[in-house]
Amino acid sequence: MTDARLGVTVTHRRYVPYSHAHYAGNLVDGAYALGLFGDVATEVCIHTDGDEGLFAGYADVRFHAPIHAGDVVQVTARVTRVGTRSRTLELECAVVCRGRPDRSASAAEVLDPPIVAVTATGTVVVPAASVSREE
Ligand SMILES: C[C@H](N)CC(=O)SCCNC(=O)CCNC(=O)[C@H](O)C(C)(C)COP(=O)(O)OP(=O)(O)OC[C@H]1O[C@@H](n2cnc3c(N)ncnc32)[C@H](O)[C@@H]1OP(=O)(O)O
Repeated sequence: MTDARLGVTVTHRRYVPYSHAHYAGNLVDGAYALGLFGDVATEVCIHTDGDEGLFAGYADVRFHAPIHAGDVVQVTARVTRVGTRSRTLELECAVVCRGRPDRSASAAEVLDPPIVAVTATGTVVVPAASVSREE
């Protein structure tokens, strides 16, 4: 029987504030996406186990494209493996909207398709007392 927690998917959207710009061209640092992965993974753990869980590690982090201040990003986590207390997640951060300062200071557009900026595989661990078992 397939574990019902497999495939659980959570998506967050977030406007990237200019206060997070860190490098030339208003780029944000790579750790910004990892912070967003922590938040979306936390909601996954709440759905699967009724606990915020703890991030144990990343097997793979890839920065495919920069994230800029003024972007709107969509962050997705999907459960791909369920261990005893660990859950493996496929994580993606994609830019769905971006500013167009070449048009005007506040101009922006929807990106179709979105730009996949960061992907990762991560493992979260839930406490033994919270582990939800399949009926
Ligand atoms: C998602 C969060 N809400 C948001 C965060 O980002 S939390 C901030 C960053 N994370 C932390 O501060 C966590 C610090 N680390 C810990 O507290 C512990 O190391 C841990 C709780 C993550 C694991 O410790 P422990 O419970 O002693 O682990 P074990 O009993 O050895 O193993 C339990 C299961 O976890 C698997 N596992 C452990 N470490 C790793 C790892 N580095 N990478 C992948 N998997 C790991 C281990 O294999 C066990 O799996 P199963 O229960 O057999 O499925």
